[in-house]
Amino acid sequence: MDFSSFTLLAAGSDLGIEPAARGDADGVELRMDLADAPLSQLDAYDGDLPVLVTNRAEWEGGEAADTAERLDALERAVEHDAVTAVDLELAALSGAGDHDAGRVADRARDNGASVVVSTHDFEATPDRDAIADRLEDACAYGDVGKMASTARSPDDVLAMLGATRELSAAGERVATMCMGEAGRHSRAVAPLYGSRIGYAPVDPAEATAPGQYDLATLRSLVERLSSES
Ligand SMILES: O=C1C[C@@](O)(C(=O)O)C[C@@H](O)[C@@H]1O
Repeated sequence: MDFSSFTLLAAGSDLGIEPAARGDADGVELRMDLADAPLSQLDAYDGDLPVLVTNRAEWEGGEAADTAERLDALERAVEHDAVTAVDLELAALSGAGDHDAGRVADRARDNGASVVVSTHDFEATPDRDAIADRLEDACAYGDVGKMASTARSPDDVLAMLGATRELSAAGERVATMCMGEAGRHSRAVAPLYGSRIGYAPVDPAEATAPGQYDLATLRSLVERLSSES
């Protein structure tokens, strides 16, 4: 996955959903922090879709303790042929975490995998300029800069879409979305403004973030809106 165009990922903790995802997804996000035996899942994986691996730290809204072992697991994961991208938190790359994730980025690149650098705000959405600055910072550390914020109003979504358009028009590869009910529609609209990655569960009961559409619905929405633009 090089994210040269919009890439829709079936997000979840079980690679067993891959056959059901093939019709609508371009890849799978394996949330290792939510999964049972994620490395064993990768060892056994014989699916068609490429995999992005994420091992989300607790301080970024995930379930993984901020330990060297969290990063060790990601280094082992990117050595699998099916793994063509890895998600690393901006904070873990810029020295804010207890452990530097730079070694994972290096191992990913050695294995030909893309690096998605992510930052989240689970409380609010900054203003447009602050979002643009965060996205620029993330883009500097990897192949795609990603931001997911929490929208409380249409103005929050407008700020995210404006920053998305600004960075994309400047040639940066970004992925953006607004979490929560007020931000939900951003998941279908942001690709029109340059967002390169979408995340959606096959089963809506298995959502990995607030406000996600299920995979088939998001694919349908994005395709319909893109065909009309
Ligand atoms: O960072 C992201 C984006 C996300 O939080 C979302 O809002 O869809 C879902 C996560 O699984 C993924 O790692």
